[in-house]
Formats: sequence, structure tokens, C-alpha cells
Amino acid sequence: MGTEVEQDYFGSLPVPSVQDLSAKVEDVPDRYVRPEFESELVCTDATFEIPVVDLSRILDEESRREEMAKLHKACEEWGFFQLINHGSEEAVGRMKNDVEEFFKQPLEAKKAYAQKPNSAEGYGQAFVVSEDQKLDWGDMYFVRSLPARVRNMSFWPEYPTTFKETLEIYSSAVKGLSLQLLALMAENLGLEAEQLTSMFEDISQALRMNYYPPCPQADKVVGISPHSDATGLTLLIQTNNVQGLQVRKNGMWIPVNAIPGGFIINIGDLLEVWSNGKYKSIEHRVVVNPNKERLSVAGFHGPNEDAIIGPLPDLVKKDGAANYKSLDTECNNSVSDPSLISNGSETVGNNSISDLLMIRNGSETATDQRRNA
Ligand SMILES: O=C(O)CCC(=O)C(=O)O
Ligand SMILES: [Fe+2]
Repeated sequence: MGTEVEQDYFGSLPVPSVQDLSAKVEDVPDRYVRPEFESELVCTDATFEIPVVDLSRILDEESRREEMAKLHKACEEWGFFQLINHGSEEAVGRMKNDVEEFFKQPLEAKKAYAQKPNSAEGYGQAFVVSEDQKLDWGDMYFVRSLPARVRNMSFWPEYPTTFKETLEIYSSAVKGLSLQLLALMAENLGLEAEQLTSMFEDISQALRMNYYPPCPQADKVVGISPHSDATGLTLLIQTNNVQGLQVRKNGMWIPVNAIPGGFIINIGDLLEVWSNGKYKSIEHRVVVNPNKERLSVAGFHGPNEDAIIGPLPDLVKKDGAANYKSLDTECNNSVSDPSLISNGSETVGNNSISDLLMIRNGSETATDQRRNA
């Protein structure tokens, strides 16, 4: 290894901007070609979709019961749902505009925010640990947004000029929504809201803005490799109308038809563990469009640094057994980082956190789905 690529364990090797690459090359370089995904089954039945939950119906006494049941079922059976009428439409609109403007800038302007060794923060790509590691067809721009004390403002963009304020507004809106959802999920699990929300009093939040350039050989590459999110709860927006997210269910990939202005919400590994496996952290991936770029923003929400990662005692009592081990505080510090996604390259080998903590199988978690695939 030459000095240019020397790194310690936590460092990531530099790789080219895919946006830049896609404008320059006609043939996809080998490192991006992923034959391992070619034979995977994609569901063509457009009616088989992740559920849609209407938050305004939960806030309305007349429809609350029915919509809460829908939310519970979505968390149990899919680990994914779309959220509409969520009340944060203005923040979503601002984010959509500013993210698009940011990625439109010339490469050199974006490089002013390039990731530094030892950190995922800034403009760059997913974590790369070896020179022969296969790469995803996407760039990202990643900032830690909460708690405010961890913000590194040198990564907060000057352009577009509204972006810093937008990040502030958006961060606070999705934090609020996450806490609201966690309280509703606690209620659905038969818990006091605080049993979940108190672990998020000092919430850690990171925003990962994803840019997937078009690819002339779209079926040969993958925008993001299959992974589950190693966090509590992820709130995602697709900021343009190009679809690409797919969710693993019944051994197939189910395309998500993102509703404009809505959120796509998914249960992370930590919430799967707290719920003692009732709620599922499901594998997902992104496929690329041959003609159009795609943009999305994932907001990851993790707990207080000292939160215990293990099944909640009340649920263990109800279920009669713990389905996962508990992590001590030392390990916990390494997983409360909301930026981590469990895809085999960034964190924990080929396992998600919920896989590692699992005591017995028996439900369709990310582990089972990988096994069945
Ligand atoms: O772009 C998407 O729709 C999904 C992104 C994602 O899974 C992630 O950032 O963890
Ligand atoms: Fe993800």
C-alpha cells in the first residue's frame, strides 16, 4: 500500500466521485460491476407495497385506533412504511431544493467538503477498506446534526446559501417526528411512551444525502448494497421522483414507490432489539436508473450514549424470554453512532447488530431474510 492510501482501521480509502466518473466513462469500471445481484428476484406485482400510514388519522380521535393498528402491523410485518400528512412538509420542501442545488455544483466545489481520513462526515462515498472492495454507484454527503455539540460546522455547506438554515430546520423537524413515532410505537407495544423516548433525550442524529447518478448499465451496478440500518429509526425522503429503493421480503426485493412529500420510515437494528424482535430491521438496497439521477436523504436516529441496547424488560416479561443479548455500555458506544449501516463494510462483518445480538431465530429478521434469499 502506498502512502497515499495508508489508513488505520477506522480510515476509509479514497475513491472517485461516481457523479464525476459517470460523466466521463461509457463503460462501467469493474469495481462497480456486481454480478452477485443479477439473479436476485424483484417483485413485479405493484400492488404488493410497503404500507402507508397517515399521521393525521392517528391524531384524529375517530380514525386513531384503525391507523395505530396499521402502524403496528407495518412495524411487525414490514419494518418499513411510508408516512403521509406528517406536518413537516415545509422542511421537506426546503431540503429537497437545497440538496438538489448542492449536488448540481461542480465537483471542485463539493470537494471543499471532502471526507477526511477517520471520518465518514462530508462529501464522498461509503466506507472503503480495501483496494479491491466492490463499490456502490453513488456519492453521499454526510453530516452529524445532533446533539448540537457534535456538529462540525466546517462540513456544513455554504452553498446554497439557505442550506445551513435548512439543515437546522430539517434536523429539528425529523427529530420531532422520530420522537412522536417512537411514542406511538411504544404505545402499540403496550409500553409507556417514556420507555422508548427517554433513551432518545440526548438523541444522536446524522443526515446522509445520497446522490445516485444514472448508469448506462444500470442492471450491472447497485446504488447502495443490501444492508440494514444500525440505528434506532431512519426517516428517509426521496427528493426527486426517481424510484430505486427496494425492501427485502419473502426472499424477494419489493420496490418502494415513494409518495412525493412523504417519508419512508424504517425500523433500525436497535429498535428491533429493544422490541425483543417484534419490530423488524429489514434489509434494503437501492437500484440505479439508466437515464436519470436519483437523490435521497436518510436521517438516522440513535439513542443517548449510555442507553442500554437490549430487549426492554417489560417485553421480555410479556414474551417469556429475551430473544437478544444486551450490550454493555462499552460496546454500546460503538453502536450508538447513527451513521453506521450494517452492510458488511462499515461496521460488523456481514451481520447487522440485531443479528449479532440474536439468541434464537424464528422471525423474519434481516438475518433470516439473508439466509432465505
Ligand atoms: O436512497 C435510499 O432510498 C436509501 C438510502 C439508505 O438506505 C441509506 O442511506 O441507509
Ligand atoms: Fe439504509
